[in-house]
Amino acid sequence: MLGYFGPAGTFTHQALLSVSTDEARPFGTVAQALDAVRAGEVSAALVPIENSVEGGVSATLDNLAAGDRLMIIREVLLPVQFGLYARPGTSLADVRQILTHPHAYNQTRDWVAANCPCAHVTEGGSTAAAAADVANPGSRHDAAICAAVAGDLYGLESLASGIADNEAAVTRFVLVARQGPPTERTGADKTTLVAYMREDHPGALQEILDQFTMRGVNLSRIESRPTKTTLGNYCFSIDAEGHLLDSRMAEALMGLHRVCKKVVFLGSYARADRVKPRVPAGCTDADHEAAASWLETLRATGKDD
Ligand SMILES: O=C(O)C(=O)C[C@]1(C(=O)O)C=C[C@@H](O)C=C1
Repeated sequence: MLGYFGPAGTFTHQALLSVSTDEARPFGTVAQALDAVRAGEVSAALVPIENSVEGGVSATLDNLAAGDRLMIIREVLLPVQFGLYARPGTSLADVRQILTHPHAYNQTRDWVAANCPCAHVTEGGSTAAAAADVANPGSRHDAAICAAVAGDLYGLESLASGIADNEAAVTRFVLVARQGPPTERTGADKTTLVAYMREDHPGALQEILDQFTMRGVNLSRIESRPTKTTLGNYCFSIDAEGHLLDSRMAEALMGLHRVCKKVVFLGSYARADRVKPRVPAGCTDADHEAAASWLETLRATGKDD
């Protein structure tokens, strides 16, 4: 059975339903969903990892980097639309206390400031947990910022729809399983990893970036995250275009292994948008094979042609 960051009605749940209609188990936090995978309670879990407006989802990035090793096997993209939902009978003017997920609030701040200037916003849980809380007549919250699906599911009424400050927002979710051989290479893949510097020194990040640049590997996300050891100590969470089975990616990873203290491999998996990377001349698998056979001949015969 699959798990997901729940409860029912989260964006994560909708993303899961877009790829699987099998029965799935909700977990109240990202950490609980990922721990259930580690414990073997579910075969894999879907969690949010990145939003086009808010950037990386720290709860997911940090758990994957530091917790017992797991592997991303698939990604799912979902456009996210928010509405303001309240118990039936509530009007917009009544709304004083709003509950939602921090990422959801960060994507609707301008609308809230313009339309509910007197409301206090509490951040926590998930958008669907906020809707479930508001549905309870004893709740101290008047309204939730959530998806229409969650508003309907928990019997709330829409006070406003389409309230996102950026209408084109998309969230990226990843399906995470226990460690195993990498998923099949499709030619339009992504690899996620975390690189820990050997020690802090000028150009340390440049050395990490060079491993990708030299091999013609494009990055689609890089962010520094605290290692949570001492102040000022960071690691780099990276999404790179390509698969572990691509020669250029394999060489970049070997290069990272040489210059880094630790490289955490979090999976190579098919891109949800199926966009193939543009591989520069000299960086294809065929180029690598030709170079390897040239070297073999050179070593065996001393001939360089
Ligand atoms: O709370 C939810 O519904 C989630 O699935 C989490 C989450 C997130 O972590 O970014 C997903 C999409 C939205 O951007 C807001 C919240």
